[in-house]
Amino acid sequence: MIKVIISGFNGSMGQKAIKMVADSSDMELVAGFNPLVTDLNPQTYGLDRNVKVFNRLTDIDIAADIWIDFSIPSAVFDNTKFAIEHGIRPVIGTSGMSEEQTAELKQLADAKNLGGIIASNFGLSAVLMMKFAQVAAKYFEESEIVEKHHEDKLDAPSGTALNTARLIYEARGHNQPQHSDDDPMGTRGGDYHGTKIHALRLPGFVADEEVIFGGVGETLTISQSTTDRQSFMTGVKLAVHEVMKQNELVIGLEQII
Ligand SMILES: NC(=O)C1=CN([C@@H]2O[C@H](COP(=O)(O)OP(=O)(O)OC[C@H]3O[C@@H](n4cnc5c(N)ncnc54)[C@H](OP(=O)(O)O)[C@@H]3O)[C@@H](O)[C@H]2O)C=CC1
Ligand SMILES: O=C(O)C1=N[C@H](C(=O)O)C[C@H](O)C1
Repeated sequence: MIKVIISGFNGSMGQKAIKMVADSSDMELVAGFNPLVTDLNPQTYGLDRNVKVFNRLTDIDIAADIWIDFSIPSAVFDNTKFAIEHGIRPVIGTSGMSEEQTAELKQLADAKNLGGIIASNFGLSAVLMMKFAQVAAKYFEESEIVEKHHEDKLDAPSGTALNTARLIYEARGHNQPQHSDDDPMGTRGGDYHGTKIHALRLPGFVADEEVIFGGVGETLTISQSTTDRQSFMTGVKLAVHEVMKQNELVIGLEQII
């Protein structure tokens, strides 16, 4: 059995991950982690009585194979570092880490030959959108990203938008050319090596993204829409199985599917 700890276990994604583990014949939930809970009785959260609930990283003293993290941007680096240092393979969905933080975690995991993944998006439509954008970036010199999320999202831009911009930049190998930027109201959006990113936060959205490429006399739009968080679980399940076989930390589900 693959023993799993879920960080952020009582959040929206944490709850989906608990069900995914329960529905998997080869996985077992051994613990939930959230420093904001005060009640450590698993049954309060509808969990089996054998599942441990922790609210301090330093109290986690049980054997586990996988650390699934759907917590908050300000905590995910420390959580992941803890998991790696304790030989628990990280499957990280939480957004908001910097490239420097991701690189540091990769170095730590790789030095221990520990499998793991940090994936900005576990949804098939988003992963394919990123792959297609990588291809299009070689043919179109200019692109912009529009991401649309629910109003409770803590970070901007989304991890998916940032990863898309990074893949586009890597595919081109150089910064995107810039146009005149007289924009006192900041309406041109954020900037990643010249790719502009526009972030919408509105009720009604779960998670959508459009990548729009512009060329002479034509545009190409690659668009994906998430209507239910359940869509992320196929990718999370696949990632859990995959990292059990890997001996390094992978950045992006698009690297392994
Ligand atoms: N990679 C992917 O495919 C996806 C990634 N995400 C990302 O996952 C993250 C969580 O999203 P979502 O579930 O919607 O958010 P929620 O706010 O619903 O859940 C986050 C949970 O984390 C808990 N929490 C707070 N601090 C910590 C901490 N230090 N360690 C562990 N848990 C903590 C919160 O506690 P409390 O409830 O008490 O506040 C909450 O229960 C976000 O960063 C989001 O962007 C989301 C969807 C897909
Ligand atoms: O906060 C969310 O909801 C999501 N976060 C991830 C991100 O930042 O890209 C993945 C998806 O967009 C949903």
